[in-house]
Amino acid sequence: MLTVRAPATSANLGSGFDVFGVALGTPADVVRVERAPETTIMVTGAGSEYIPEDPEKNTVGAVAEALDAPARIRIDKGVRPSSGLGSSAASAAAAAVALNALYDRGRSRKELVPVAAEGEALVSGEAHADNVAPALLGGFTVVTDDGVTQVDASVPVVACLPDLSVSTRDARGVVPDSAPMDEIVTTVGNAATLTVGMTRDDPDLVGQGMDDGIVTPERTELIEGYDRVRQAALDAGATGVTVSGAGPGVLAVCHRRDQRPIAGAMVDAFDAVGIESRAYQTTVGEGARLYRE
Ligand SMILES: Nc1ncnc2c1ncn2[C@@H]1O[C@H](COP(=O)(O)OP(=O)(O)O)[C@@H](O)[C@H]1O
Ligand SMILES: N[C@@H](CCOP(=O)(O)O)C(=O)O
Repeated sequence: MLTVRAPATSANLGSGFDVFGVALGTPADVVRVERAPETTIMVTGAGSEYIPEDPEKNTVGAVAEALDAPARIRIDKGVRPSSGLGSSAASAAAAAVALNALYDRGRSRKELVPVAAEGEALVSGEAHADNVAPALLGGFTVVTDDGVTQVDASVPVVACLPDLSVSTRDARGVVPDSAPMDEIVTTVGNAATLTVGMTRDDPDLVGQGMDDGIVTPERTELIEGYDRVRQAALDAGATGVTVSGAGPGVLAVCHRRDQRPIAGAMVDAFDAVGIESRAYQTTVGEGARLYRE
């Protein structure tokens, strides 16, 4: 049996829609695989009641199919689905690493990115790879049509997950078809600033580069209390705040010393609008890890 832990991820980071992603230290999914004549899936853990065990409908089933690697697969969910924290991607990335090893397929982590993205196509309609790339490679990743660029990073963050559900498929439906040139120029500048910040592990530069006036404003409408939570995090010292992935998770970047007050402020702000939430105080961290038993 092989076991893989794959982390939650936060995609977009505001200015890098469908391009940027980071691996988070916590939470994570754990996937166990054993060879079998045909694929079966069992799901336990956070939000497992909302996750299909049918291989045709689960992201790990798509990965097993893509690698021609039938297996008995057990998923222990640490990352709740429809969270904006790359829940579907965490399972897919873990399964890709586990099944690649189980069947000696010899694919590199980068070669597994399009394989794991097959799972994302299954649930959101598009094989966007901005969650599976950091889940596989760790750190900060830049996904383009030409491939993936990765840098290790360890920027402190708070990821606050409200007790709301926003499906990535629905949140992709509000993305505008086009944008004014001045907004595009501003966003490119911010994305460049953020990238430099990641290479320097500089929370001030990363936070400064997170603003996006094109996609994020449309999505914040889907997250009750977002403006209040964002302001509370900024007041508590966050250097930047944005929607995590497609939401409803909210990501704050910060200095380590400010993590605890920011986490408290975000939870209190959701609470003020009657929504329970949980805040993960973590850092940008490593990608999927394989354990042989
Ligand atoms: N292994 C899996 N883990 C999580 N969600 C899955 C999995 N397989 C299929 N799904 C489905 O994918 C959807 C969640 O994915 P998505 O909307 O992208 O949320 P997230 O932002 O958390 O990844 C849910 O409808 C869920 O049932
Ligand atoms: N780029 C995608 C990322 C979706 O991330 P998720 O964690 O919400 O699945 C998008 O913004 O649609």
